[in-house]
Amino acid sequence: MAASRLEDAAPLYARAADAGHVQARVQQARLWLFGMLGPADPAAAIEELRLAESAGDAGAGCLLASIALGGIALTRDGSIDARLRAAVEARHAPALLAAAIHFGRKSDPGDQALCLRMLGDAANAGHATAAALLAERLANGEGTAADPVAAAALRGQLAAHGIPPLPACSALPPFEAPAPPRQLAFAAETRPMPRSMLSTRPAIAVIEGLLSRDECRLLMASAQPYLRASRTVDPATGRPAAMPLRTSSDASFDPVAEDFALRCVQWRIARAAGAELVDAERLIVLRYEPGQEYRPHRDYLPSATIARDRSQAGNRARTICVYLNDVEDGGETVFPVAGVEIAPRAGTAVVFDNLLADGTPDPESLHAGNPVRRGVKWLATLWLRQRRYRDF
Ligand SMILES: O=C(O)CCC(=O)C(=O)O
Ligand SMILES: [Fe+2]
Repeated sequence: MAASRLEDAAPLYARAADAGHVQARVQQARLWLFGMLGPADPAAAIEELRLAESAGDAGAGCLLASIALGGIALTRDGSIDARLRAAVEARHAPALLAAAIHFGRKSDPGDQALCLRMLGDAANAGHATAAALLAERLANGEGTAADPVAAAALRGQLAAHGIPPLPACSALPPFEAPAPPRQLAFAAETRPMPRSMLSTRPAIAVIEGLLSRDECRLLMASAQPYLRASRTVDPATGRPAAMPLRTSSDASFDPVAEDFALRCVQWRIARAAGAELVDAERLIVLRYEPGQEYRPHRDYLPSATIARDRSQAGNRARTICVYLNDVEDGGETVFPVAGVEIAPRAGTAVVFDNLLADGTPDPESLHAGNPVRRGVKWLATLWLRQRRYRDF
């Protein structure tokens, strides 16, 4: 696997799995699930994962829960909560993180206490992202009394591992799911969120408090190590290249590396845009430093690009951008034709249509990210295709 010789790895995993090696079973399932050996085969992967799960593998249970969030290969139902609960009981760090973020979105003091305890347990198990989220909560006194000494100690440990502190993020209190206190209820979060329409052509809406601070931080911390200079589709060649059009850095999330928490945030973002996770391209996290911008552009793709990348999914029907941090000055999202301007605010989302009702590109969807004047701007963008783009 490390040498990317997947064809050689696959039969060895298969033999190890047959001999009862649970981790090998999970690896084999991942090869099928993510289509690393040919077309993705979620059904075969699910069969292997179920065997690994009944052998007590918490990671397999979390992966099954991740698949169920998509609602395609497995039904999106209470099994998601049951699997996460089991993985939390097994002290599986990615499950602790996902559950912590889930409880952290609820204002009940019991939920907040659970959030902090689970972040602490995951951090103690060596989960750096959990430690980074916990440090921010302790520094700011979120859900607990501020503890600057403990926060500094955690930040010091993270810095020693090359993990920089996270930018300030004072998101609004998040829109809460109607779940009872201290109970996991992932799939219950499908209520439509209140939105303000700013324009009808193109349709532009703002959703305040979509993501919690923990969720914003999860996205920034997960993207940070993978940021690189942004590339944009060059209209001359139809291929991505570094262009003055877009001077930010960005990272896209490879589904292979996504844990339940990351997939759950993406699902919530897709749902807020009135779409499903399977319609979404990879989530992109962008970071703009002072002077960096995304000049006026449209998000829909030229037909040559669609033809190369899952043509059956069609074009980018809709875009949802979520601001992840507090920008000191600048970085507004602007729609010059519609005359709309939105100032970044952590946790808030902007949703807009790129196509007309008949599916043809709408040139009036022209938009830009203004240059950042002071501070840094972090943004998560999900491009939603007209039809299903992902396998599960
Ligand atoms: O930075 C912004 O506000 C706009 C980002 C954008 O247009 C995009 O990600 O497609
Ligand atoms: Fe855009």
